[in-house]
Formats: sequence, C-alpha cells, structure tokens
Amino acid sequence: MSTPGRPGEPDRIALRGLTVRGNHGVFEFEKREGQDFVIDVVLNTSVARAAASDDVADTIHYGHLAEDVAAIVEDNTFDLIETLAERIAEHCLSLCESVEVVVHKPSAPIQRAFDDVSVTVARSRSAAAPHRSTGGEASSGSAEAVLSLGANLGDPRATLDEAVAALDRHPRITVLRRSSLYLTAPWGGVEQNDFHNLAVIVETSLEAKELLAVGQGIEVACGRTRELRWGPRTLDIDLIRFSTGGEELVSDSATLTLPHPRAHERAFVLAPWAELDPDAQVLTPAGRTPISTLLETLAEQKTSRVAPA
Ligand SMILES: Nc1ncnc2c1ncn2[C@@H]1O[C@H](COP(=O)(O)OP(=O)(O)OP(=O)(O)O)[C@@H](O)[C@H]1O
Ligand SMILES: Nc1nc2c(c(=O)[nH]1)N=C(CO)CN2
Repeated sequence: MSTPGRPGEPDRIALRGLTVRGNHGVFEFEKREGQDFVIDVVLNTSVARAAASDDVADTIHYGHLAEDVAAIVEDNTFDLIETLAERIAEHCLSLCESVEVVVHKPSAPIQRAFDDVSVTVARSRSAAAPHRSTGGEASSGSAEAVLSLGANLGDPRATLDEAVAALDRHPRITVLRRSSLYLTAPWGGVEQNDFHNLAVIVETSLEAKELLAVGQGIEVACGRTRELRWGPRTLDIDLIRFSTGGEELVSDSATLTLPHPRAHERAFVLAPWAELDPDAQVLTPAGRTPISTLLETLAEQKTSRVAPA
C-alpha cells in the first residue's frame, strides 16, 4: 500500500544535466560562438494520477519537457543566465505548481580555474504571478477564453482529442464546451490537405499570455514544427478571445494580439465557435459584428461538420 504524501514533501519530476548549446553571455564572442549550458529542473507536481493510471498522458512528459527547455536555450540570446533561468522557470510554471531551475555555465569566461558557475531560481505560481502580470492584462481570477484548434498532418482527429484533453488536464484550465469537428478547406493560399478544426471555450485562472504559452507547449508536445506560414501542421492552437468579468481583453503586443487579428476572416474559426456561441459578437476592424453575419460573408470558404467517430 502507498502512504499518502505529507505536506512539505511534494512529488517531484527532475531533469538534470540537460546540455544545450546556446548563445548567451555579456560578451560579443559568447553570443557569436556559443557554448554549452547545463540545465537542471525540478518540477513539484503530484504524480499520483499517473501512478494510478499508468498513462503518460496524466503526467508531465519528461521528453517533451527536455525539448521545451532546450528550445528556450536555443531560440533566445540573453546577456545573463539569470534571465535564461527565469524564462525556463516561467515555462515550467505553465506545467506545475512550483519549480527549481539551475543554469550552469561550465565554460564561462572566468580567468581562474573553476569547476562551475550557476544561477538557481525557485519559483511558484502564487509568488510568480505579480511579477509576470503585464500592463492592461487580467492578472488572476477566472477568465473565459475561446481557442481554435486545427490540424492537417498525422492523425488530426487523435491529435485534436489529445490537445483538448491536455488543456483540460492543466490544473488552471477547464474545458467548458467543445464544438463538433469540422473539415475545412485550407485558408491562406498554401496548397495542402483539408484541415480538421474545432473550437473550445475554457475557463482559466491563467493570464492570456500564459494560456497561449500552454497552447504552444501542447503544440510542441504534439510534434509541431513551424516551416511554412499558414502551411501544413500537426497541431495549431490559436487564442481567439480572452475575457475577464465579461470584458474582452484587447492586446497588441508583439507576442499576443487579441482578439485574434484574422479570426473574423476565417470560417474555420467562426463555424466551430458559432456552434458554441451563436450570439457571439466578434470584434473586427469594422466594429462588433454578429458571428452569423461574418459567416455569411465567408460562405465561399468550405466547412463541413464531421460526424462523430
Ligand atoms: N492570439 C494569438 N493566438 C495565437 N498566436 C498568437 C496570438 N497573438 C500573437 N500570437 C503569436 O503569433 C505567432 C505565430 O503563431 P502561429 O505560428 O500559430 O501562426 P500561424 O498559425 O502560422 O498564423 P496565424 O497567426 O495567422 O494563425 C506566435 O509566435 C504567437 O506568439
Ligand atoms: N482550414 C484551415 N486553414 C488553415 C488553418 C486551419 O486550421 N484550418 N491553419 C492555418 C495555419 O494556422 C492555415 N490555414
């Protein structure tokens, strides 16, 4: 028989010694030439559910975690390993309650013999939230969001099922409603297979940026690569609308545009959304417009509801 966990002794998933080449450093030659960074992350998260089900879908997949962390190291250039550690911690907090991240820089330009230099940050959701809230954004409390999901590579049905389940498993996201599945003609001018699309309405205590980051994490976990704009993909999750207390968030930062700037031009977004909320008023450059009116103007974009499997 297992013993119930005691407070102060949370379950942990640890990934140590992840070695990734990156271009971080104060000196120009460090940015130019790159060097190895070694990362340790310890995620405090209950593994009880996965231990009971023996299903990897009920836990944080360490392979996906390693890829996500490696991508943060590889895709950015920071002066300081403090910043790198903070970014990694921020990502991990979209997966778990608290985390400790150590970034080692064993080849740092130090003119003395040394074994290692490292920065350690420990972050938890409650402590992190005030630092991460950004101007004009809802910080906490409950928000409602519309997400559009699409896929046209691999097994789109299975991927979309897995993506909705992954959203719902997140401790700070509840999927309230899920639309039928739609088969839709590719939008955007790239010749490719039809897409499968659906929409979900979720309730969340995450900020909009965090919700988008969770969606992007799920895209990566499902094997998404970005090769061609509007091109074929295993999974795409777009944040269409985010509202707190009935008030819709409008954002135009480099990383987050809300409402989604192209949603009103896309029948593949509007048809599934209209099924969930037929009275939705969509904020467009021309003002608020009923979703049914927009769909009428997009009638030439083919969408058809797929019968349940
Ligand atoms: N509301 C939003 N939903 C999804 N991504 C957004 C949003 N606002 C800004 N972005 C940013 O847009 C970038 C490109 O996203 P993505 O790769 O999903 O684009 P796409 O699916 O090819 O095209 P589109 O943005 O037209 O749907 C991402 O880096 C993401 O941070
Ligand atoms: N029908 C349809 N077309 C698309 C879609 C999509 O989900 N559905 N996604 C794209 C890039 O995100 C580009 N074009």
